[in-house]
Amino acid sequence: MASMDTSNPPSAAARRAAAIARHLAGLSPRAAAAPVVERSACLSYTPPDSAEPAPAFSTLELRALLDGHHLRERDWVFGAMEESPLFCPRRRGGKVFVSPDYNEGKEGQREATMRRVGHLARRGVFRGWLTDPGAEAELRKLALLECLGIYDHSLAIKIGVHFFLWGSAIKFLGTKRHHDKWLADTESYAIKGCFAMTELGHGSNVRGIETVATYDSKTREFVINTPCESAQKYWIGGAANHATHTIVFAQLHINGRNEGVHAFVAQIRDENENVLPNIQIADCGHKIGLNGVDNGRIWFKNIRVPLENLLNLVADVLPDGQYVSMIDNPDQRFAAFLSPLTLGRVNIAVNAVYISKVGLAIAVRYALSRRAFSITPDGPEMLLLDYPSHQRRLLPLLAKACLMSSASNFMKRMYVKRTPELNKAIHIYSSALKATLTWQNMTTLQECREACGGQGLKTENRIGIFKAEFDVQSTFEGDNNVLMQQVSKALYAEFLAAKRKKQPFNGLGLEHLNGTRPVIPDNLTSDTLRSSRFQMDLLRLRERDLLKQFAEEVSNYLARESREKALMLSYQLAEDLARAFTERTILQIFLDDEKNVPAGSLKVHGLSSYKLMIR
Ligand SMILES: Cc1cc2nc3c(=O)[nH]c(=O)nc-3n(C[C@H](O)[C@H](O)[C@H](O)COP(=O)(O)OP(=O)(O)OC[C@H]3O[C@@H](n4cnc5c(N)ncnc54)[C@H](O)[C@@H]3O)c2cc1C
Repeated sequence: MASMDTSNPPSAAARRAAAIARHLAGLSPRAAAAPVVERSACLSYTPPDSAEPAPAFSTLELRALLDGHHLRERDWVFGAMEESPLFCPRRRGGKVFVSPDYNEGKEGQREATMRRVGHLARRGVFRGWLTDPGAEAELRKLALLECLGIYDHSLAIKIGVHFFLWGSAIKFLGTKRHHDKWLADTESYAIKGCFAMTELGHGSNVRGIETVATYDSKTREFVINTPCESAQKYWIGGAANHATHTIVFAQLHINGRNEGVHAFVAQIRDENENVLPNIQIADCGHKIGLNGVDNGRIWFKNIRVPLENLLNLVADVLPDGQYVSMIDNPDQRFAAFLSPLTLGRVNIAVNAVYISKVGLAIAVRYALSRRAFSITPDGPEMLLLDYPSHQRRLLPLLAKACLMSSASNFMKRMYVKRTPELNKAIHIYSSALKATLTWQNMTTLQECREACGGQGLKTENRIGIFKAEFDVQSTFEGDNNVLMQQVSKALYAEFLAAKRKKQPFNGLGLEHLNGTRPVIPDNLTSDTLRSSRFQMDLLRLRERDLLKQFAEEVSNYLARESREKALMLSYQLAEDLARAFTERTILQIFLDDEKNVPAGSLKVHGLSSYKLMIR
């Protein structure tokens, strides 16, 4: 330590002047003695890709398995984003990182989203999305939207509302006249569509909506009206700023009779984006996330739309006011009107898994470079991922994300090959997987956020902002809890049908219920616990027991209550059963997928380790 000369101490002013001089020269008080802060291992950074040994399997093969399809198209759309300043690319270490600026205000984010949509449209990303026929075209569209969703949730939702809600309603609820008039213009963004189903007073309970469309046979028009405040359309994506057209869900009244919920097309803005007369629009305001989407509220003051604007595949009104439908049962007719939501659910489920993967990639990479504490005197501090506790926090989530990838690919393949016979299964699987995969995404993101410590809170590091951006996935296009109730109700119906017809279970993977109860061995060795057979048996056993208990409980209540009330009172078993069904389904799909992977390193070192990490 240098000794101090105290015989003639400098004045305070002299000390301050010396400090300022040192500061201006860029030197700290100790700088003369120790000129540089030493580089510390805990602050050094080497990208894990170069510091860690290469994996024992091909990551390209793993990517092909997890992405499942259209790898080249995915890379192409990533390229289309990286090349444009609209996507805020930053180049570092030979890589391009793209991410929106979430620090922008609500209006700035909305306009940025719309400009990005414009860029993608000009690049031809949406070509054929509604007009190309066949499963291949649908899978391509889904692949591209998945990539856009990895970039930004608002971008994917803005596009999803336009194509998957407005576009699917025109395509699947409309007939040739609607297709001819609107599909091509939707694909080119000549018009911008939105989807007005939810109202302030009714969200999950769509059947209770209060907007009315009254048929006027004299003018062959429908008069659409918002009769009360609770009937205002609420949360409508695209309505606040940009949409020119909307699908309006309303109760159809003909000659004083209510025929139930139907879908109509209405224009809400002109080509200069001015709101049309007798339509009132307000903004839903700032949200906790998804601020790049302009959600709005809409009131209709007796606007008139022509008879042709009824989407008439399911039911039609003849000019004289006669109501005709190919579906007699009102419940089934109502269910048919909700069909555009299915594609949205499939996409939400897939998107949730991708976001879990992004969160996990960030958290695992951080854990491979961040060091904290040393367990030996003077030894280097440990990498976070070398802590068994940290592995335990992240790796089972990684395994689950990979299993859920298989499930989401299965769902997509089933959806694009849909037939009328598959509709029930598609509804059940898409409801179950949408709920489970989006809940799992939130659990994963929270763990990833904490695993990154304070850095997880920085918007720039993405995970924290993802929590706010993707939280809404559990609510829109079917609230998760309500969807899971529908799953257990459907399983109950399968149970009753099998019993009544004295026929074995067939479909939904329930065939295991036809066999004997799986036996759990008394002596549980480590090998047994890790075997696929044992894990599958456990999940099947749980599902079997819960279905039986649920059916018994409902039947007990039915002795004195209505069917609706009996199901409502059995909510706890209903929730447990729906979860048990979904988790068994997810494992079963993964094991089936695994069988199809050719023998090799991916099977041995990649997939088998996922099964070991499940908990
Ligand atoms: C950002 C955002 C964007 C949206 N975009 C659109 C859009 O473009 N178009 C559109 O039409 N809608 C849109 N929505 C609306 C969305 O679909 C609804 O919010 C959703 O259907 C839930 O309705 P709700 O908000 O009224 O909740 P509610 O139905 O009131 O549910 C509230 C809670 O009650 C529970 N609950 C409800 N019913 C039951 C029951 N029977 N048993 C037990 N519990 C129950 C639910 O689980 C939930 O937790 C959007 C919503 C948001 C937040």
